[in-house]
Amino acid sequence: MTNQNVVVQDTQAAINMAINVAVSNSGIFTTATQKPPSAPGGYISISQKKFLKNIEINGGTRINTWVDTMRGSSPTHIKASAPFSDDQSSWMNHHPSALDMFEQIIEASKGKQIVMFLDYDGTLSPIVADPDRAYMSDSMRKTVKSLARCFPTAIVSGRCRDKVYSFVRLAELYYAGSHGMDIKGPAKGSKYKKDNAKGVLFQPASEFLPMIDEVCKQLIEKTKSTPGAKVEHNKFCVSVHYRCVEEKKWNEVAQQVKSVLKEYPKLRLTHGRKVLEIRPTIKWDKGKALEFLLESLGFANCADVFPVYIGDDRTDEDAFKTLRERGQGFGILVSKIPKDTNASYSLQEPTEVMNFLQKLVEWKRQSIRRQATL
Ligand SMILES: O=P(O)(O)OC[C@H]1O[C@H](O[C@H]2O[C@H](CO)[C@@H](O)[C@H](O)[C@H]2O)[C@H](O)[C@@H](O)[C@@H]1O
Repeated sequence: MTNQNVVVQDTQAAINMAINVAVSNSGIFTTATQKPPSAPGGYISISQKKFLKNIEINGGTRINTWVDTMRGSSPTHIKASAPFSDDQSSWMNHHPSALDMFEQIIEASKGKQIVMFLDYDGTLSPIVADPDRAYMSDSMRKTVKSLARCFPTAIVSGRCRDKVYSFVRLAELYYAGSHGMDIKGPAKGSKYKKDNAKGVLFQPASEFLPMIDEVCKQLIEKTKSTPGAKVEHNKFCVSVHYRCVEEKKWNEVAQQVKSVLKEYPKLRLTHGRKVLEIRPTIKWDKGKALEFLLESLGFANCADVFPVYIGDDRTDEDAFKTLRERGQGFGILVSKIPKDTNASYSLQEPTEVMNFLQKLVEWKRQSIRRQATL
């Protein structure tokens, strides 16, 4: 990122932060999203409050309620016409580009087994208006395939596992769908798994299936009068998309979701990129899924493992936080703008993610060649 005028194409990072602040002010919804704790090791995080003080959306509208926040986001582009503020430059200093820091990252992983965790939407595929058409490019698929030959690799997504598999179509990967509540290993077993046991399957929220089905039907019914609203059944959770809803109707969507959720105290709401996500209140998230996957790969109590998690969403913060708490590996946030995060590094968009993954593959291939000539 250079110190010049930028056009922020998707402002959801800012919006998510604003929503989290505004939700607690408005009392409309309760949210399970918490501010990450102060991170160890010289990590500096810009507080949401401080960041919001400095951000101006649509020419300076101060955000007071979460619906204002939704409205305050331009459905198209938001221009940040001023040069980077001190906070923005400081953010880049503390979350530098993973591409620029590639050598340092490799140095830190020396002698350890790298394990890759990849979010899907906004990380492997660009954000698009229709969630059913969020395809990943062939070149990204090829890159992820090569990556999985070099390192154990898992896709961790808010989507239903079958759906994310239908986009990625690589049988050799681990998949954790429904925000980690539906985990499955490669059908043929994994070459990385120490005992190579087949058929890892873990579904900690299975008792919620009937409730989720019921809520999903109600949400479809409630929101059908709102043009553009879309309900997506993600098996153990439900997404209510408002990306294609006129801003003046976002409050309507909020009220519809609220009216359904109030009857279900065992479900909670979290916020994604122009999406309201309803999920069970169980203590399970992408961070827990990461730990579960490390354990099933045989790295539970290993000091010589180096997990790398790449994601763009608030829900990915649980995994970034887990890595900080374990003091192993690191998180990479995919974002064009500063965001309160527990990730250590940043990448701006899926094409940069692909470049980073390609560099990792190339480095691994070279180190194998070097070892072979010794
Ligand atoms: O954990 P992820 O893999 O990032 O999934 C999170 C949600 O991603 C999808 O929605 C987002 O991407 C859509 C396609 O680009 C976009 O239209 C939507 O506005 C975004 O919120 C997915 O549809 C959701 O179900 C996932 O929960």
